[in-house]
Order: sequence, then C-alpha cells, then structure tokens
Amino acid sequence: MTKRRTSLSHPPRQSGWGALSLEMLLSNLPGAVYRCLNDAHSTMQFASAGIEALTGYPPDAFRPPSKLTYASIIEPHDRVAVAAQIEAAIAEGKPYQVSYRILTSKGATKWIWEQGAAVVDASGAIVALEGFLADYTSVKNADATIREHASMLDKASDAIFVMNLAGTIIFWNKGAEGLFGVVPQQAIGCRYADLFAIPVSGYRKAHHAVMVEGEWRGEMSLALHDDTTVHTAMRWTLVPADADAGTSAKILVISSDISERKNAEARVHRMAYFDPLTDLPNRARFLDTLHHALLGSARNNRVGVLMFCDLDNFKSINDTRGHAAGDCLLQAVARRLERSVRATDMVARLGGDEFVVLLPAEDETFLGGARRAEKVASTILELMATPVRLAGDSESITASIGITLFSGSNETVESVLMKADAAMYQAKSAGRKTYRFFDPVMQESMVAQLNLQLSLRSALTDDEFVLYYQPQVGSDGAVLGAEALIRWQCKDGRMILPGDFIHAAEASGQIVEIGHWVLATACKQLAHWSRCAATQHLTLSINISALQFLEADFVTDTEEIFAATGVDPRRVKLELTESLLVTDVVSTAEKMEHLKALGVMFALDDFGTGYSSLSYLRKLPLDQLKIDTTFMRDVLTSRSDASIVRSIIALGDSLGLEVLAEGVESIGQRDFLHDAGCDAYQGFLYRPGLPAEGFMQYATAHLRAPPIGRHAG
Ligand SMILES: Nc1nc2c(ncn2[C@@H]2O[C@H](COP(=O)(O)OP(=O)(O)OP(=O)(O)O)[C@@H](O)[C@H]2O)c(=O)[nH]1
Repeated sequence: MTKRRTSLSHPPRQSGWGALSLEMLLSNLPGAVYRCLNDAHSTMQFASAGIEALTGYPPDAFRPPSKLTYASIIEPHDRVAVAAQIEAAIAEGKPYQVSYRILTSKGATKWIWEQGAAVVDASGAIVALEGFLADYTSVKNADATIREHASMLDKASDAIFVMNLAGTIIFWNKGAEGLFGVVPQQAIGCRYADLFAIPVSGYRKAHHAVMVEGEWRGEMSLALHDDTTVHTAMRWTLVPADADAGTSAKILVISSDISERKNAEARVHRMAYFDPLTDLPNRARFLDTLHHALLGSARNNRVGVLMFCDLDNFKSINDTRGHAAGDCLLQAVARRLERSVRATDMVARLGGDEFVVLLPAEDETFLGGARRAEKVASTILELMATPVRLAGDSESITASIGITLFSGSNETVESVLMKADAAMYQAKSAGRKTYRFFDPVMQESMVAQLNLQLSLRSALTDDEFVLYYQPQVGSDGAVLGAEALIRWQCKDGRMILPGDFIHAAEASGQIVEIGHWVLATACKQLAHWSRCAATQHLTLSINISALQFLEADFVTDTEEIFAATGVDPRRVKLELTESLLVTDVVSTAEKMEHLKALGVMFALDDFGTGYSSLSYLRKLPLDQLKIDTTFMRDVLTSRSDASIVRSIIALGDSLGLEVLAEGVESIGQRDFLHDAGCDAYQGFLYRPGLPAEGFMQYATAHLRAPPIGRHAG
C-alpha cells in the first residue's frame, strides 16, 4: 500500500456468495481489508468500512478522486522501512507482515499491524496488493510497559531473577549480573543448581517451601564458578500461572548481598574464638569444646584425653631474643602441635606459652586412652626437638606435658583442666621436656585448693578479710608509714595468712575482687590517718596483684576509690611485682604514668627474686625498691647475699630510687643495712603487722626519731 509495484493482476475475486454479504462480513471485522493497485500511487481500489475506525478517514477518502493516499498517513520515520520490508517480501514471492505508526484524522498516533500479499496475473505480473490492517496499539503499549518494568527491575540494586518451576532461569536483571557476575545471556536458560555450585539440599529446601507455602525466605551462600562465594538474603515467591494472560507458574527470587555483614560476623567470631597470634582456637573456644567432649564422653561412655602443654623456660627466649622472636616461636610451636594430631583432635592456645590438646572421647578403656595420649605426647616432644629458625638463628625449645583422661559424667571442665595442669607441673618438676599422667594422689591437694577457692568466695561477702599494718621506719627510727597486709579471719576463729590463700585466689581470678577490697579499705584507713595530726604525714604501701593491675579499668577503679575515700593520692604507694612489670612494659608504664600524675608513688616488691632488668627499671616511674626478705635471712653470714643487698642499695641510689629492706629482724641486720646506705626498714625488729588501732598507737609513740646510736632499736 505504500509504493507502486511492477505489474497489476486480476481484480478482486468475488464468489457467487454476493457482494453484499461479503461487505457485511468485512465491515464486522476488527480491522480493515484492502486492495490497492500496483501503480505509482498505490491507488486504493477497495478498503472495507473498518478503515474508518482505524484511521478516522472513511474508505472513500483514500480513493480517487481524493488526493489522500494511505501511504501519506504512515508516520514519516516508518514509511521507508515499511516500503522496503514489503518490497523485499514480494520480491521473494512471500506474504508480508509489517508494523508501523499512522497519524489518524484526529492527529493521534496508532500502531498498525498489516499483513498482505501480492496479487499476480496469469503472466506473473503483480497487479495489486491485498491485505489486512489491524489496530496494534494496545499490544505495542503493553510491550512498552513490560520493557519499562524490566528496565526498572534492572535499576533495582537487588538481584532479581525468575525461574520456571523446573529451576531454569527465565529472567535475570542487572542487579543479578552485578551480584553474581553472570550476564543475562549466560544465565537465562541455565538451571539454578548448575549456575551456583550449591549443595542440592539447600536448593531443594527452598524449592519445597516455595511450592508448599508460596514463599521462602532465608540466607544462602552461593559458591560461584570462579571460586568466590556470595552470601545472600533471599526471598523466593511463587508467581501462580495466569490462564487469562496465558502464563505459567514461576518463581520470583529477590536476593540482596549480605556478604559484608557475613564477613563482619565471621571476623567477630574469629576474634572471639581464635587466638590472633597463632590462629589456634582460644581459651573460650576450647572450654566450649571441652564441655561438649565431656557431655559426649558421658553419653557414649568412652575415654577422652586432655593434654596441657607448657613451654619450658620460654621467658628466657623473650628476654634474650625479644618479644617478637618469642611470638614467632609460639607460632612455630602452634604449627608443630597441629602436625602432631589428627584433624578430629583439637589444639588450642590458652594464653602465654600454654597450649592444650584435646583428643575426643573414643577409647573404650582408660588403657586405650592412655596409649593414644602417650603416642601423641611422644610425637609432640619429638617434633619440638627440631630447633626453630628465628631471624637467621636457630632456637631450641622443649615442652612439659600434663595428661589426664576423662570419662563419664563425674568430671567438669574445671576438674579436668585442673588435673591436666597439675600433671603438667609434675612434668616440670620431673625436669621438664617430658610428660606426666595425672596422679590421683595429687587429687587431695587439688580438692583442698578447690575448697579453698569456694571458701574464698564467701569470705569476701561475709566480710572475713581484715587489714593489718606493718610499720615502715626511716634510718632514724621514725615511722614513715606502713604496708597494708591482708589477713583472713575465718568464722571458726582461725587467722589465715596471705601465703596460704593468695595463690588460690590468683589461680581462680578472685584476686581481682579481693585486691579491689584491699585498695578501698587501705585508702579509707589512710584517709582516716590524714585527719589526725600525729599520723597525717604517713604513707601507706598497698600490694597490687598482676591480675588486678592488668584489668582494663584498673586506673579508673583506683581513681574512683580515691574520690570515694577522699584519700590524698600522694600518700599512697602501690607495690607492684617484677613479674607484672615484664608482662607488658608499655601498657604498664602508661597506667603508672597516669596514676603518677595524681601523685601516687610506686614500689617494686620482692626486688631481686624475679627477672630484674635494668631496662624496665629505667623505663618505669618507680619511687622505691623493696629488698626481698629472702636476702635478709643470711645477709650477715652469706657473702653473696650481703653483696647482693649492697648492690641493690647502690643500684637504687644510682637510679634515684629509695630502697627499703623487708624482713629486718635483728639489730645486726639493721646496722648492716644502715652502713650500706639503705633508706628504710620493715620487719619484726620494729613490729609485725598490727591491727589498725595497734598501729596507730605504735606510730604515735614513734613520731620522732630516737637519738642516733648504733644499737638503738
Ligand atoms: N612473646 C610472647 N611472650 C608471651 C606472650 N604471652 C605471655 N608471654 C610470656 O611468656 C612467658 C611465660 O613464662 P612462664 O610459662 O611463666 O615461664 P617459663 O619461662 O616458660 O618457665 P617454665 O614454664 O617454668 O618452664 C612470660 O614471660 C610471659 O611474659 C606472647 O603473646 N608473646
């Protein structure tokens, strides 16, 4: 209908049916039929009445003598293409099908779908074109809407895809392409389970739920073919079949990327349950696993093994090769321990140089368990025997191993750990680099230790602790202050000295709470002295345990106690031990400096018994060195003890630190110290620890220095 064709054939065929009935049939069609000549103007020879509903023009409007042609109302942009398509089809002797836009008589645009064919005469010349025109606008608009929806789906950041009920992908948006790195051309036609290397059970579960309940929501980790994994939160919705639209049922999947959240969760989990230095499970993870192992053992009545491995003299490696080298060694040890066991066994680091190996409960007899343990312990000792290379040099390390077997429900996590720990100490006592099984004879002392810890728990709440105060005097005999000493006044009247319970309190961690009580009570006492003229100048030394000092909030806790008691921090002297100072010099120094700024003084307790190192003496803001009692005992008879004491006093002098000697029991000892230049003394020569009132009386009576004389006591 758009262009003249080469030849014209016979006029419209008419059957004997009658022109009128044909006319009626055609006018009832939802469209129009036409016949146009193959001349220069494609002259419309016939158009059915329906053309008016399509174009707004009556059929006569396209017939001579009217100048209007059907081709002229075709949208100019479409006209050439339509002509070319019809021409091409005719040239091949085929019917044509085209769609294009027209402008109606009212100026509206309509989409027309046209189908037709050439009419050929006997000579083969094309005489006319006959065809059918239909309004295609609504179909085209629906298409455009679908395309618009699809493009909106593409703009969604979520991955959206659709699959048929057999799991074959039939729609795949840009979000899915971005999230899974698969383009629509690859994804469409693929089966879900093939596209993602997921366990089929995961897919089946979601598929079953969506078929039964119409929806499934959950998280799925999808392994992609490039070996990466995407963690997604998914919502699968069943889209039912639509008989009117002729569509079948399908599954719509909307999936968002939760990899970041999952990775953050995994990082938090790792931090909570793994030791960052060695990458081994940490104490928390191990305790949890041991708990389950005990439950399993009680259930199946099999024997499991716990081995406690502690490196021998590890501290000296830290001291001689540095902390970083010590860290490397711990990592090497971790790998060796892992190599000593099977995948089902567990190696964990409890802290410091302490490791544990847990062999699950699977032996029927204790003998079987013991054999298994012996084998693993020997392998560990053997693997440890090869020197470890540390920054070019090799370093030898050995370990002591304590072994305990567990079975049944009588054991608890604490009891098993304590047995392995006790056995490890046996191995240390036996000369190290060996293993020992837990000896039931040890049980007795362990039970005593456990009972002690239980009693300690109630001691604090029942107010059974008291503080005694041992005078500290200057070289002129005047009282300078005191050291607060804890005593446990049991309900049954017994008075227990710290040596008999502090170790148990340290082992159970109760020392932190007890230490807090000591600090608060001592500060209260000191604040009281400050309010009395006779004692206002006194200082008070308070012992701080390593565990207490290492608490993250030790400094703020102490400040709160100062504020609550109104004590003058400049009269408080905190006594720290050497082992604490070497644990982490940097953070120890920070805490000390903080308190120092308030005026607090620091004394180094038991000096000379531990790992004295000049470097930390210089780095830390200390005020006083306390010579340990052990050197005083034989100071008058042992040349070496005497020279150690003299050296400590000289060292204190050169570092500008006051030196106080503990355990001064005789005048001879005091004179020796005096001659060596010792600044202060504490010991039975003066007084043992006294209750607060007794100390007040003593201090008031010894306010002023007695006349200086060699043997004045
Ligand atoms: N390098 C390093 N050292 C640590 C770490 N944690 C604790 N330590 C040190 O490990 C040492 C543990 O020493 P201990 O087990 O008490 O003593 P030891 O020298 O091994 O002696 P024995 O156990 O009696 O054979 C201490 O000096 C700690 O300061 C760490 O993460 N890295």
